[in-house]
Amino acid sequence: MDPSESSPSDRKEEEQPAASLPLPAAFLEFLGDNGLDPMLYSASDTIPRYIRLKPGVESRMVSEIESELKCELWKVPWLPNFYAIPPEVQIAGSKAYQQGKIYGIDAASGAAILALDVQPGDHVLDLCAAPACRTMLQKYSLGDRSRLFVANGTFFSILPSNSSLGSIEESTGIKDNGSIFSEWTSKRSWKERQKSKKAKAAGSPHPPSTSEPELIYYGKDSGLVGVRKCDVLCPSADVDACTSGYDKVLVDAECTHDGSIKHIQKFEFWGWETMDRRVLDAQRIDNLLHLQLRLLINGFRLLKTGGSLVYSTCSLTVAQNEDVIRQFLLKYPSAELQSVDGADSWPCRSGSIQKTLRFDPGTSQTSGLFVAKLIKLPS
Ligand SMILES: C[S@@+](CC[C@H](N)C(=O)[O-])C[C@H]1O[C@@H](n2cnc3c(N)ncnc32)[C@H](O)[C@@H]1O
Repeated sequence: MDPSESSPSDRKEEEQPAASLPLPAAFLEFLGDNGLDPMLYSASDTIPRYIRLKPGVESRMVSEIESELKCELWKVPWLPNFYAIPPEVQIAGSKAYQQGKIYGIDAASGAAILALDVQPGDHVLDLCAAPACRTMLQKYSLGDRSRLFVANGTFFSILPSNSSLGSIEESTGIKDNGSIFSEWTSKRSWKERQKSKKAKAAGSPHPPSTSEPELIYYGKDSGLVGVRKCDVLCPSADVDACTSGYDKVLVDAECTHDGSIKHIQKFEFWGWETMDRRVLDAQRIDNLLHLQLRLLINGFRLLKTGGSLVYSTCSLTVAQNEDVIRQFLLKYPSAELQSVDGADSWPCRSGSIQKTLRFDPGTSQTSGLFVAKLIKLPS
């Protein structure tokens, strides 16, 4: 986002002081419509910042990182590798961050990943991976088995690499020109660079609106090296997805981000008037509700029977969370809500549907997050 779009001096008179953030009238109205208390934002200056130590960076590094950041690292007892630091501490300039030993991620987001309970050997689909591939690679320390696609999650239909790959040409129309995946390199071919240049020039949004996913990263054990491209980039039929889908699916859906205190704080800098356009526009919210349901439906379609799916958003509203889950459960009787193992010791509360979880600044000292875990029963 472009911070030059506005400055704090552009702020409108309609702003009213609400707690420690001067929330604008339109946002207060949005909170009121959704039954949310503006006081939630009063903790904005006291919620810690959270960092995660890259797995493998032993905890003996903690004191080294402490002296570099000039603050104490408080271990988050319920979340492996997570530490809390004072909110004013900046990490981006530190060596530890630049060397990929630490990265910033809210503890509530970490909880969504923990709820997914990924086990060694699982095939995992992250349906709404953020666009910045480089950040993702750092954040999740994607391993040798991973494949990362840029794709529209409502259309995405590629099954894990152990799925039986049928004959493609006649079912998909993708021409088998015999090309195979060689070892992945971060260097992009001239053809690919031209393609993304064109997309950028055309103002193409992320993710692409077509059903064609773009494979942007794959590890050496991802099952792709040496495999024919047309075999991999084969859209699946529903029937395949039921038997050979992913073991775990994360649908960390696009939302209004109203529960992300850090995100809302940024509007002080970007200018509150941009919030109307970026967050509060009624048509945008309406579209979001549809998008969330469609992402959930597609994620569930690609989940194998017996597998589990986590739906999460950082919105505090019922409309983007419990209501989406309710609508979904009515349509899909083979979906059942599951309790999240270990969540009894997490600093969160129950959502208004049993077995769902809610993090919020007051309860959890984190940003807001809704988590629902679903299992796919045999139909
Ligand atoms: C809450 S964020 C997920 C962040 C990600 N899990 C992470 O940890 O970085 C939601 C993401 O959904 C992406 N998104 C928006 N529309 C989408 C769509 N139709 N299909 C897939 N992703 C989409 C947005 O680009 C945004 O990065």
